[in-house]
Amino acid sequence: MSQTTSHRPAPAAPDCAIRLSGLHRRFPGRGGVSTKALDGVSLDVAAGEIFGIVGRSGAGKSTLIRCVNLLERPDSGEVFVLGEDMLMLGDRALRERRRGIGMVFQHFNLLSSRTVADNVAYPLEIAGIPAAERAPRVAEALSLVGLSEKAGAYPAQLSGGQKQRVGIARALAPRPRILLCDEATSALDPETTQEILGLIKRLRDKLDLTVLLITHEMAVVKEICDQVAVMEAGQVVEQGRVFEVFTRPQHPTTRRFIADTIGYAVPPGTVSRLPAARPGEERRLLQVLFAGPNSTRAVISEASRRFELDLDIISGRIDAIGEEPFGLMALAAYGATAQIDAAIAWFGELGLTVTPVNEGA
Ligand SMILES: Nc1ncnc2c1ncn2[C@@H]1O[C@H](COP(=O)(O)OP(=O)(O)OP(=O)(O)O)[C@@H](O)[C@H]1O
Repeated sequence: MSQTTSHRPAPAAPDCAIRLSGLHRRFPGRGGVSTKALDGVSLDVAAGEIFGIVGRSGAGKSTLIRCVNLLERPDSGEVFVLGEDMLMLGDRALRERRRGIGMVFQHFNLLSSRTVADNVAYPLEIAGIPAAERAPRVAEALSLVGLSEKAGAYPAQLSGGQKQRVGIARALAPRPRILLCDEATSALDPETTQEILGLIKRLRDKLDLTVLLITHEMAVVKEICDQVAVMEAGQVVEQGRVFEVFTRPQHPTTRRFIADTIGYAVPPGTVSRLPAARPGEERRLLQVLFAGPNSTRAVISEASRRFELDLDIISGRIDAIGEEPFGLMALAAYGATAQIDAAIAWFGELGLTVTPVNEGA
């Protein structure tokens, strides 16, 4: 590289559909104090992957997803989509590239005065595609979401799930390679949420889409994502393969999200029925997350022997993320405080995740 060439990072690898690096975005706030919506966010989304970004309200998720198609421009950082530096594009080229990036919204954003078919045709009209070409594209998109028979209906005549199907069909009509989903299921009931998530997954498989979705629900991530990034205060605090993040969460925020999702609560009334600790000993309630090769029973009996503890199993269940099973168990540990601490450390060495349970829970 010559001395005079300004430094630009290497473009994304061919299998990387979206590369965001070092994104910063501030918004002016009240009293001259600005908000750091994005504070140095970097992530790579591989082609064909469903990548979830999870975080509480205000974490910066919407700002981040809107940076992918530059509806929001970062103050600094790099945005590569399908190997192309989005920030280097002129207005016309950017409008063109945006057609390859479909977007699905929480509140569907349908035009109430247009029929379902005309809503789906809308982005094609904007793109200047002639009417004769639009009709088959609309039919194709509606068929993909299973709503062909509703082509002539108006949004007010549809259920929430059907409205979101129209929203998805509209996003698919320009035949994008990337789909951005902004809380796409947050306005839907649990059953319809499952239906829409299943649809998104099938569409990814069928159309070889790359999907970037944002959500405040870890259950959505557990259901369909391959990878996840956890955001807090404008930063990614943890990211990785969904199974890894669920079974070996590192950051306290991730642990809280997971606890809310897979239910760390001990069954009601259980604690009051447990025997008290003997004098000089402690009773501690623990949640243990098992994944991988270590068998639950062998680990618990071994820990009991090694650390001279009584370990009572008070609840347990098996769950799965994708095809991979994991076990979640609540234990009451009785013994000397130092021995309980040592057992927890040993569980950790075996790759199990141990979380203390609040006795009042
Ligand atoms: N246009 C804006 N003007 C001023 N502040 C903004 C703007 N957009 C976002 N913010 C602020 O930036 C921070 C991140 O907002 P953002 O909407 O990206 O978070 P989020 O994780 O998507 O939250 P939510 O789920 O509530 O939408 C928040 O503090 C928000 O108030």
